[in-house]
Amino acid sequence: MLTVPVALRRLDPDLPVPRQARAGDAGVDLHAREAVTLAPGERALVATGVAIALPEGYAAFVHPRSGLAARHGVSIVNAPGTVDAGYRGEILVNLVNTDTREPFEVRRGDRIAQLVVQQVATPVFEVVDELPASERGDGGHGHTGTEETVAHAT
Ligand SMILES: O=c1ccn([C@H]2C[C@H](O)[C@@H](COP(=O)(O)OP(=O)(O)OP(=O)(O)O)O2)c(=O)[nH]1
Repeated sequence: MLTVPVALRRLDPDLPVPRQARAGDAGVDLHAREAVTLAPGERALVATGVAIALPEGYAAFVHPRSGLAARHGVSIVNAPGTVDAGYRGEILVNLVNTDTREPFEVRRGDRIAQLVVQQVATPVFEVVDELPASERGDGGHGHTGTEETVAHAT
């Protein structure tokens, strides 16, 4: 198991320290510090009660929970949110209710997002006139199409 020590301040000692729901999960669950009701289509910045200090060379990413997305259409506006190593403020989650009919109730303590800690590289750009050739080249945005998958499946 790959681990990294991360200093964490509990801004609300009644909320649990974020942890994995199951051993081996990539993310640790972030809890809502306050209750909020999201009307259909509404968004809100929800506080999590934790602030962290990541080691240099790391970042943390605030990802949606797929269960909330599948069951309620609740996601994160800026998914994944980026928590920089130098950030010392409270981690906030920009939750959005994409459902067009049902409001979504967040209760204090609910698990609203997951935080994934990753090593990140700092790019050192070397400006060139031509990029090296590759098999894909400049094809993107659905360039390969979808029909091939169906043809192979039959
Ligand atoms: O989902 C998120 C995303 C960001 N942050 C915090 C940590 C991050 O380090 C800081 C700034 O985020 P970002 O760089 O994405 O925001 P920006 O709009 O570029 O603002 P800034 O000019 O402050 O960098 O806000 C969160 O708490 N939650």
